[in-house]
Amino acid sequence: MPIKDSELILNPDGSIYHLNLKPDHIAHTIIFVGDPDRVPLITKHFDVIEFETQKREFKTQTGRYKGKRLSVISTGIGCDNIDIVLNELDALVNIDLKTKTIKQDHTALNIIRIGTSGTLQKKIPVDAFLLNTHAIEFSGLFHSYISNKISNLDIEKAFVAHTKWHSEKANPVVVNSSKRLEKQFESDRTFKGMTGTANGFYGPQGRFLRLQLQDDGLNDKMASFEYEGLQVTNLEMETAAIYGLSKLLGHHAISLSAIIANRALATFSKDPEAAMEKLICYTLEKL
Ligand SMILES: O=P(O)(O)O[C@H]1O[C@H](CO)[C@@H](O)[C@H]1O
Ligand SMILES: O=c1cc[nH]c(=O)[nH]1
Repeated sequence: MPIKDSELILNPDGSIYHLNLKPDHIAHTIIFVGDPDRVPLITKHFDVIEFETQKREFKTQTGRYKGKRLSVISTGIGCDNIDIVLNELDALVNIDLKTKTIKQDHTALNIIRIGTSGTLQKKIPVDAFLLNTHAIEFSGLFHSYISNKISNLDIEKAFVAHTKWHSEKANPVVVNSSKRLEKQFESDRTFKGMTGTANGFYGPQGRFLRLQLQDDGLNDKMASFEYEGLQVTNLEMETAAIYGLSKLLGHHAISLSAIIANRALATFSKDPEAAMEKLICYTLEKL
């Protein structure tokens, strides 16, 4: 049975709805960034750019770096965008867009996020590199899918108990990175730990400007949480959705962050652009 036109939406030129891409426009190793302006900061290191397009916040450039075909895609901010990006990228490789039927042979993508993040741990300095082995999702995205196979119930239960998680918030879901990509991208330059993937930058990350927070001790409780040596190291807004949807769809994902804020020390990087450029060079070297 073909997938219905209202579910798998194509543009008049046959490209997929939001990303504006056709299957041959993308490489099978894809770098995700949040900011569309970060895409050329990565592809300026490429030997050649063979394709580019942009629709809304989703900018894609595909080319070659040291002979290897790579795509770089901006996802914008947040897990709702990751739901779009991962479902549409998966459709490009695992659904025949002409017949709208699922292909017999599955293609697994390698997805590497290069992002910015704030750490909760005093010991992690600004401008450090952080690799997330785990991510805890707070937005409730996974509750829309059958996702119990990818969650880590014991860590989730311990986290809910430790933080006294408010019962009206979505139950947090803990998901893992790709072990293979973790090995490829880790080094003595990378801190490691679990990111909290927040569904906002201000209140959901414990930032207080004018609005009262539901739990102004939450960041401290997250920072002091520990499960068999695993700590919540940082907060950002996409990684858990990338890890969880990649696992559900059969892709491999890793997330690397340049730490631009230390929330425990209330400090911010003096030169976030330089920190990002260093992380981009580090990631490309490891590819
Ligand atoms: O630097 P990027 O990739 O955008 O990532 C981080 O920065 C944004 C918030 O400023 C969020 O998207 C967060 O995850
Ligand atoms: O504190 C921070 C820094 C970057 N991105 C976030 O989401 N939070």
